[in-house]
Amino acid sequence: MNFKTKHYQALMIGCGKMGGALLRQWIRSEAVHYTVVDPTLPELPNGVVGYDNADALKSKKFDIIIIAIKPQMVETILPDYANLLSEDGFVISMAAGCSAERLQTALKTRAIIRIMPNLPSFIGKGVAGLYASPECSEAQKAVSLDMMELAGTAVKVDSEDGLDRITAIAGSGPGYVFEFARTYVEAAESLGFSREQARALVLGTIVGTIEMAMDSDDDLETLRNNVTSKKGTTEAGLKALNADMGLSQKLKQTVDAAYNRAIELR
Ligand SMILES: NC(=O)C1=CN([C@@H]2O[C@H](COP(=O)(O)OP(=O)(O)OC[C@H]3O[C@@H](n4cnc5c(N)ncnc54)[C@H](O)[C@@H]3O)[C@@H](O)[C@H]2O)C=CC1
Ligand SMILES: O=C(O)[C@@H]1CCC=N1
Repeated sequence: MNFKTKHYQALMIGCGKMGGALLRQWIRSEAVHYTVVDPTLPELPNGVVGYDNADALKSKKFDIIIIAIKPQMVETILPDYANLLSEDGFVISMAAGCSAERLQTALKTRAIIRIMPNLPSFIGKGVAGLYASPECSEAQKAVSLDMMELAGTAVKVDSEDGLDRITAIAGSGPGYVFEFARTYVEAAESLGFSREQARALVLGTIVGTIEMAMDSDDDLETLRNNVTSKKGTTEAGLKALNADMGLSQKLKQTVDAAYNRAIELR
């Protein structure tokens, strides 16, 4: 009972940046039909019906309820939706940190899939984690994995803690990378390039470098060494970048802080 054998009715609660990015890819499969509730009535892909509240849905039942609101809103918003889940239905939540137990209490159901997507899902290049509570059926796990693979790649984890660790690396990761790119562009501007030139130079360099690494069997240290001539410019730049272990310490602090925040949100 996966994409190939059943049609599903799904209700997405909240459809902002992350929910919207996933929906854009998920609608590429006709196996799931999507309805959205979001008070801001965001623009939705063709074929998706949107409501600004759940009043019109009171007599409906859904096979999947997708949680795309903030983790802090779970207890106030979700209890109103508990009756909309069909008897053999399940929940997919992207709310960072928010434990399956909190969702089980709010929606009065045991079958919870927690996902941790990231924003490049918008272009089908997401990296996601997926955790299923023990009460989920094989079919529910298979459908959720199919959905995540429509938006990129997915890694299954067997604990919620594992998902919180993926949050610190991949869920929040695009934020770190955008910030790295932003400050790199600032540095390029300080060497005299216009904002537009600096952006093209930096993003082009990042994309080319990452695509080369993805295509290569060499480890990252070897690839880095291929750029770095003895007593050359890259060596001088890297010495400054790594001075006092600054970069590795900062990155360790970054992922630890994000992981600790996920723990606080449980
Ligand atoms: N933005 C990201 O990169 C990622 C976000 N997430 C998770 O996705 C969830 C959503 O985050 P974003 O999309 O970034 O936030 P967002 O603020 O863009 O989206 C939240 C949406 O919930 C809607 N909403 C508010 N009250 C509502 C209600 N009563 N009923 C229905 N909808 C309501 C808002 O109008 C908004 O469109 C969060 O739980 C976050 O942890 C997970 C991974 C990555
Ligand atoms: O910042 C957040 O809490 C969410 C989860 C991962 C990315 N954005």
